[in-house]
Amino acid sequence: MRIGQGFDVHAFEKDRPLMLGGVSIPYEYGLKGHSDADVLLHAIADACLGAIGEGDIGRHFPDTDPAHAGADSAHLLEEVYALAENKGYTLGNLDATIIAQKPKMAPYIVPMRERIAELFHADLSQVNVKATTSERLGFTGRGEGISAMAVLLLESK
Ligand SMILES: Nc1ccn([C@@H]2O[C@H](COP(=O)(O)O)[C@@H](O)[C@H]2O)c(=O)n1
Ligand SMILES: C[C@@]1(CO)OP(=O)(O)OP(=O)(O)OC[C@H]1O
Repeated sequence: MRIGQGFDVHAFEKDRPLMLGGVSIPYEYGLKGHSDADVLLHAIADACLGAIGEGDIGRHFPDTDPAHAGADSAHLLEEVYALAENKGYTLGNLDATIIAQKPKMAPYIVPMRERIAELFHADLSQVNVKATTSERLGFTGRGEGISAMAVLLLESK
């Protein structure tokens, strides 16, 4: 059994789609990044890489590589999980938290869980996603961006 944790932050930017957990969320801002900037999937990918002792997503998908420009983070996560599967692991469960003052995530939590479960070839019950504001404190509280954290457990197949 292996455990990993991940954390990521992206700033808001005008005229970008907001992608979170592989789901497109209607909002006046998207997140700035080299890829689609899906901060939740990045935190989950880092948790998975951490669990198998394989560094972080910046090492596997450098933001200096034009091949990853505008990348769909769902595909990056699929590649990361394939590494874990090739090492003989399968997802036990994962738990993630989105820290965002706005927008309201509640309507999108189940679609995010469904998409993440699909990427891990897992059951919905193995994936939990939560959201919290930071009570208007700090950069997330001022609405400057979104952060996400994730922890996951891998089990031997
Ligand atoms: N962007 C967000 C933030 C929070 N929620 C939901 O609201 C609940 C209360 O949040 P507090 O930060 O005030 O504790 C939280 O438990 C989430 O269910 C949300 O949907 N979207
Ligand atoms: C995903 C990658 C690669 O496109 O770029 P970003 O979208 O900027 O994301 P970040 O979490 O800053 O780092 C990982 C990157 O290398």
